Amino acid sequence: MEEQIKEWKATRIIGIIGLGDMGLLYANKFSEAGWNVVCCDREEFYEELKDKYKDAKFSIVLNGHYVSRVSDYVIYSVEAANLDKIVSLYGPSTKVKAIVGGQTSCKSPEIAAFEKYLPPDVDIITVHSLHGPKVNTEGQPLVIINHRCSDDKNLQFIESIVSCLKSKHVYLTFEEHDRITADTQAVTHAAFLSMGAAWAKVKVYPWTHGTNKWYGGLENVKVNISLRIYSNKWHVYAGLAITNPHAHHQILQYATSATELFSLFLAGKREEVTKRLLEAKKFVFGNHTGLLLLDDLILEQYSLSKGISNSEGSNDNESKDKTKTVPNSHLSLLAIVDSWYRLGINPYDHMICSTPLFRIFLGVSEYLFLEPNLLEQTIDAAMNDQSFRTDDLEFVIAAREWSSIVTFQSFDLYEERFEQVQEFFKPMFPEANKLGNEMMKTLLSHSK
Ligand SMILES: NC(=O)C1=CN([C@@H]2O[C@H](COP(=O)(O)OP(=O)(O)OC[C@H]3O[C@@H](n4cnc5c(N)ncnc54)[C@H](OP(=O)(O)O)[C@@H]3O)[C@@H](O)[C@H]2O)C=CC1
Ligand SMILES: O=C(O)C(=O)Cc1ccc(O)cc1
Repeated sequence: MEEQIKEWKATRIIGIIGLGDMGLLYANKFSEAGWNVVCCDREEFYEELKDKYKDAKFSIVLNGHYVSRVSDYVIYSVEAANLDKIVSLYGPSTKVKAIVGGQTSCKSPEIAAFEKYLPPDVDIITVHSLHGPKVNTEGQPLVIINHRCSDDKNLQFIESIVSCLKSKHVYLTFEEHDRITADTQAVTHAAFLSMGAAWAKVKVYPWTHGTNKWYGGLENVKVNISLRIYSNKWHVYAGLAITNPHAHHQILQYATSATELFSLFLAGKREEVTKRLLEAKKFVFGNHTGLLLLDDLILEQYSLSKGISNSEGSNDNESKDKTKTVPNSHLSLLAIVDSWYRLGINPYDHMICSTPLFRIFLGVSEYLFLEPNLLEQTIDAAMNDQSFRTDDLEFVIAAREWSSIVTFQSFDLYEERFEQVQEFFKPMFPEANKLGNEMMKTLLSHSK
């Protein structure tokens, strides 16, 4: 096999259409590993990119036709909403008997576009790295979908290309992939997007809200992951949710669970809330044994409030001791476990195919439900404490709003809403990203 790979590296070309965050990650990794890589982005950026990457190990060509005609494996790494149009443009130029794949996060529309526009002699083996461009690829899941393959050697060829990522290969059909990513990614993003939208609506940077509210490890995860998502490109989250039909139902259930739980809080129906949450706990965590995925204590240090000088959010030990933390109703976390139960999803079944954010979201939910006394304290707070009522109301509205936007498949509205929130948090992104990256590193090393 080693000789074979050596020969492929000497004779074959890998093409990447779309040199954005993920395309660039692959171009760097593959070319560093000794593959011959050609890339393009939009034609109008050709001169600029040629100059920018003049010292890189990969080369830049004018457009997708020039990539397609020379490449033995072409990867489309473009926005989901534009994929069909881009494959219709360049697909027919694919080299005879080449292999084509893509990086889009939902595979049904990608496969449909490939089947529609690629010549029949072209094989389809597509991929999906289940992490963002700044995460170390090593050990992360990489889905490989062998959809149309005329020769077993072609799959070996793709495996040998992606082996330099050192990711864990997960073999699925495109239907299995879309079902699982709806269960994992789409609902996770809906939760963190809703938190950010709710804070932006009440114009609150939560970490500046005093030492006793939004304080502690779970709160730090909510804030840091939400800001991490809003500092990214809207189309990644829009594409993933809107183009995946399974995702619509899951996101709607999440909004419904948040609404129903909040109504029960308002009505003071303690027994009903407790019964409902214990049923969900039994379904999701009933078979849980061993250590928790995360520990609240390791997360306490990752608070943005440390970075705010001269504000009521000062976080020194003395003021922490004096102030008693207000227990949060944790509606966003109660709602996820409730919706997993109602959708019949066992989140642990999907670990093999999970993203870092999903594992973190599961980790904090698990902590809330399994750490002794925490669930009881949370139910107490939800019933009796008014401190989080307005936040919870805004959270419910935001969750329903995201669900409607996704159901109506409105990319424009998605972009507008996302960017409004993004604007609000923008001044905090440099610091939040730095802290978020450190937190992610700790979380990922602890969740292995
Ligand atoms: N970011 C992430 O965390 C992950 C993203 N993905 C998926 O991977 C894909 C790429 O994402 P990402 O790299 O983050 O997004 P980017 O926006 O960074 O990259 C997409 C690139 O494709 C370019 N493009 C658009 N039209 C064309 C065209 N006709 N020819 C060549 N290039 C074109 C875009 O240019 P322009 O910006 O001018 O439109 C952009 O540079 C998406 O489908 C995304 O859902 C998958 C895993 C993780
Ligand atoms: O970890 C997450 O959920 C992310 O937000 C990064 C991400 C975004 C899109 C993908 O298709 C895969 C991973």
